[in-house]
Amino acid sequence: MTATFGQRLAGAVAARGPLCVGIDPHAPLLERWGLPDSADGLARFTDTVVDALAGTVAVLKPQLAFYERHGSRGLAVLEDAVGRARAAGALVLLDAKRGDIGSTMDAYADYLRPDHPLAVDALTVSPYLGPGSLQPAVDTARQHGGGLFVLARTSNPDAGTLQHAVVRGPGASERSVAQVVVDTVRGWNTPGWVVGDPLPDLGAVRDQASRFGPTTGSFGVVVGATLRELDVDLTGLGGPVLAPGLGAQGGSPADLRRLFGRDGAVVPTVSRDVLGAGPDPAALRAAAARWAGELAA
Ligand SMILES: O=C(O)c1cc(=O)[nH]c(=O)n1[C@@H]1O[C@H](COP(=O)(O)O)[C@@H](O)[C@H]1O
Repeated sequence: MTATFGQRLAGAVAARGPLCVGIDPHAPLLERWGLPDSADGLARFTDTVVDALAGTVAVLKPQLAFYERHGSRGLAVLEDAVGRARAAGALVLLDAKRGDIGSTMDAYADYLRPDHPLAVDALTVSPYLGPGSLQPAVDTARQHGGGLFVLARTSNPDAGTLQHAVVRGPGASERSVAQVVVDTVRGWNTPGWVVGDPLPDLGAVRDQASRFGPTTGSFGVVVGATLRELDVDLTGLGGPVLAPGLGAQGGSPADLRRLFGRDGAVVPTVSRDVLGAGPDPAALRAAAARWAGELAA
């Protein structure tokens, strides 16, 4: 049995540190690199980033939107890059933010199958259709050793408008939408739990040194580094937290420490603030190393 995504992530973080670099080839960024906003420009940008960083960072996170906007030639660029990034030892998290009814979700989850042309280690998913709609992706991830990161408290300024909405549960219990997402992911990291079951008991976890519990689960949440305060309870999550919003969106390593302390498997992710250092590969590596150093400080 191949290692699970959670185990591979823990290994990569131990060897390379926790930094994830997002590959977001915005048109203005291509222009700043002296490249055309075309599939050829996209290929040169992506190849440069992968060649510079796939041998050193734990996770690369290509943003699918920037490849889809170039049609089939854009997807061909990404297919090639994903294969080379994984061969160089980086885990690839495809930022697709997919979410749909179960039968369609099953098809999106195919990105986690090894025979998919764009096979990746993990996928970002949106829980807006209800946590149960994501179950096919959970099943595929379990079957093939893949991972999921579910949007819980995103980094954009008005995210709380929906994510803070209160959901009434059995009895008089109330939880925010974001907390329902976190609790569902906690359940997925607990063997045998399915949506609809009572939540796993937290009694034992609360006594452990790490608030998040064991962190080698394959199911994670997205919580932005831009939050004013951590307004979801991550106790016993049992999996990783992807923390976007650093650099260009205003978040800093100090914000990460303020929000998450040193607990758990937090994977900070940076796109523009690293990519803006290109196209010189040495400058890209230096920008990633600077973030890695600041995160470790
Ligand atoms: O899932 C994500 O990665 C994500 C979630 C979130 O809450 N906020 C967020 O910015 N992201 C993604 O992270 C990247 C952020 O890019 P930078 O702001 O340039 O570092 C983009 O690809 C976003 O789509």
